Amino acid sequence: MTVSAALAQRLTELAATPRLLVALDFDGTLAPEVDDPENARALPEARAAILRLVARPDTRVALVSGRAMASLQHVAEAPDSVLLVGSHGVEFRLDSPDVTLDQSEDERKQVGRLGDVLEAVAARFDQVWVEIKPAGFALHTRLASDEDSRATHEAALAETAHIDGLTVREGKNVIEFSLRSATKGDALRHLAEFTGATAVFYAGDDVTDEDAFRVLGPADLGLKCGLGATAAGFSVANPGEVAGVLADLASLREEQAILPS
Ligand SMILES: O=P(O)(O)OC[C@H]1O[C@H](O[C@H]2O[C@H](CO)[C@@H](O)[C@H](O)[C@H]2O)[C@H](O)[C@@H](O)[C@@H]1O
Repeated sequence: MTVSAALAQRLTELAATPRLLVALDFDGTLAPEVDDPENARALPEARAAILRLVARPDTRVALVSGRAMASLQHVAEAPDSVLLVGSHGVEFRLDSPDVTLDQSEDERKQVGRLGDVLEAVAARFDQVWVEIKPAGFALHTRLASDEDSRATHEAALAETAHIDGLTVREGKNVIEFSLRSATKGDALRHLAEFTGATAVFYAGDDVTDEDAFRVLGPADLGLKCGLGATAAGFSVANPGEVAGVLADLASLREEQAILPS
């Protein structure tokens, strides 16, 4: 794939960093959008590039998703060496099969009550359904009419307005309600510290990915997938182009092994 000269230059610099972290959003970035979230899969080209990157020394790959960890593990089909972050930074799988999520009995009860409210909202509209996450819920409206989608958002916001400490995130054909306020930016900071990364590549397509772009430093590279204002330094049009950039980055990282030191 041909990328701009500026992006090619930054990829070359990034590939030369001692310890590289490649952190990637899943839906809409690696995987094209589909109607049933459980059917989403990364493009084969993106998957191939990820496998080449994880095979390099001092190179870590992480998936940073809004999905619940169980769902991310199912659709990502990633090797164990890939670090996983689910629920927008609430759940982590870091070099251990254990998924970290400290949850009190009180929070579990609150989550249950929130679910009851959102299930009641969803039941009022056609083609609106609730996805369950450990600390919250996503109300999906992808197949609903524009009118029902708007009404769903309004009703869900009104019915949950009395609940303290709720974080609301709007995404693509989805509105999410969580009892945790962690962001992908928090998650990316944690991943950078965990891996000891000297530079970070982050790619994402949605509003929640902007939190991650905003914590990147001068040595890092942010890649927005799709149109729209962004804090990322570079943009490409679609997941196919993201896969192309990842393949370029993998090639440049592989070349590092044969360069004289
Ligand atoms: O942070 P991400 O990995 O991008 O996850 C964001 C949400 O992705 C999923 O929903 C979105 O993708 C679905 C599959 O393409 C699509 O049907 C839906 O309309 C999109 O909103 C997932 O279901 C959510 O839980 C994630 O938060």
